[in-house]
Amino acid sequence: MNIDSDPKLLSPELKAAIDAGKRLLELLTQPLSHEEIAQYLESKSQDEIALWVQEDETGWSVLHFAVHRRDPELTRALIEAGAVWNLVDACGNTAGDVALSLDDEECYRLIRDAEFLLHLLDTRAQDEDEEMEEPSTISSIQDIGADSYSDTKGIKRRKGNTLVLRAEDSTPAGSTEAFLNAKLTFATNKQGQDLCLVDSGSEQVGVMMGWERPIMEETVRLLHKDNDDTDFRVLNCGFGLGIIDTYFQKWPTPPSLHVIIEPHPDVLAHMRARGWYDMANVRILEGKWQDFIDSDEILGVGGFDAVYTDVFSEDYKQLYAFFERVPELLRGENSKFSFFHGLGATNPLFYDIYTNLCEMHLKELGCTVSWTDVDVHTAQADGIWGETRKYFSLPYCRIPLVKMDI
Ligand SMILES: C[S@@+](CC[C@H](N)C(=O)[O-])C[C@H]1O[C@@H](n2cnc3c(N)ncnc32)[C@H](O)[C@@H]1O
Repeated sequence: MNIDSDPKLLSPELKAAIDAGKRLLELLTQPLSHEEIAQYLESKSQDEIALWVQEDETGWSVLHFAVHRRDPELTRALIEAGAVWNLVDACGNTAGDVALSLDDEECYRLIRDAEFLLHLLDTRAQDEDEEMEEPSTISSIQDIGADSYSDTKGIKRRKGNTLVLRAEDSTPAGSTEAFLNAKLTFATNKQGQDLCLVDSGSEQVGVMMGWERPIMEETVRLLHKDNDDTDFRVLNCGFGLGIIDTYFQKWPTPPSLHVIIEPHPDVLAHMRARGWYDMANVRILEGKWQDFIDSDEILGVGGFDAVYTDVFSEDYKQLYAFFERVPELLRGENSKFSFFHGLGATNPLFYDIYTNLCEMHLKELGCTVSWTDVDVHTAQADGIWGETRKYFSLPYCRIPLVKMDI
């Protein structure tokens, strides 16, 4: 992170704190004992040491080094002092990833649990205004709140000294407005796989890819579980390539009502061309889910047996807003909700934290969540998706199955 080039950040106090952070990095590269390192850390107050500095070449932060030293005590001390957990090194790995690669469960859990709780509290305290971001590019550094608290492991965290690194994304991949104004291309590649791509500056980004087919197929199977399928009502938000909608339609007993909410004009044109507007019991609502979720078209149905959402360019805040509506959308005790879990899917630690966050929030809303892993490694390994698979680099995808606790 090149903070030296940002004059706003370079007050004398901050410069001194950065120097102290760099000194700690240096000490961590030397064969010093835990006590010697801890002594230096303890000699500084939280305002006097910047624990988010990174080594120029490797990109390692103090937390990376502590984990690499296999020193859970130091890892804990750094977390308590406000070290930033989601800094990625030059190879794209967080300190949590280093712990995973060393099979160091203790350090991994320390980082994961502490940060999970921090984000849970932040989400509640600030109406989800500040949230976890994958720091591919760091555009702003903010203080978040002032309270201190102890987490489940008894780690004391001072929120006032914790930095949230937030990536702004105004491209079609991160902004609904930009996405809805961008042109989409539907294509079939050489391997016969369907693609839906969006123009984003000089490149094309995958909106929906054929490799997600096994995820959609398994999701439909799970959503049908324990349901007698007679009079099966489905709500799906986001048509994309229509993969999941096709699986719903191909089920031995097709839905008695199949509502699809879709806002993008190019997708709607594609749906029209493929005959979706003429299918029996299919109702297409042209707009965003936010436009219809309170409408009679949705609430007047009297509840759905299956609700699914997989919309492009929305973040966790918007997904959480959808979670809040789930209880009123489901019809009864066998009704189920699911969503495409691609949150933090470029990194196992991010993915794990988002999984926990979703589960905790859904529990608060009176729901039980179970997870089913689908192997997407093969689809990745043969390389047929090339660069379009960038947004999901994990070898597995977790499918959530959500039921109301009735
Ligand atoms: C990843 S695709 C969905 C793929 C689909 N699950 C399938 O099986 O093919 C995302 C879709 O969500 C739509 N979308 C984006 N924002 C939306 C919103 N706010 N409400 C509903 N749909 C939205 C996009 O236009 C796109 O068609």
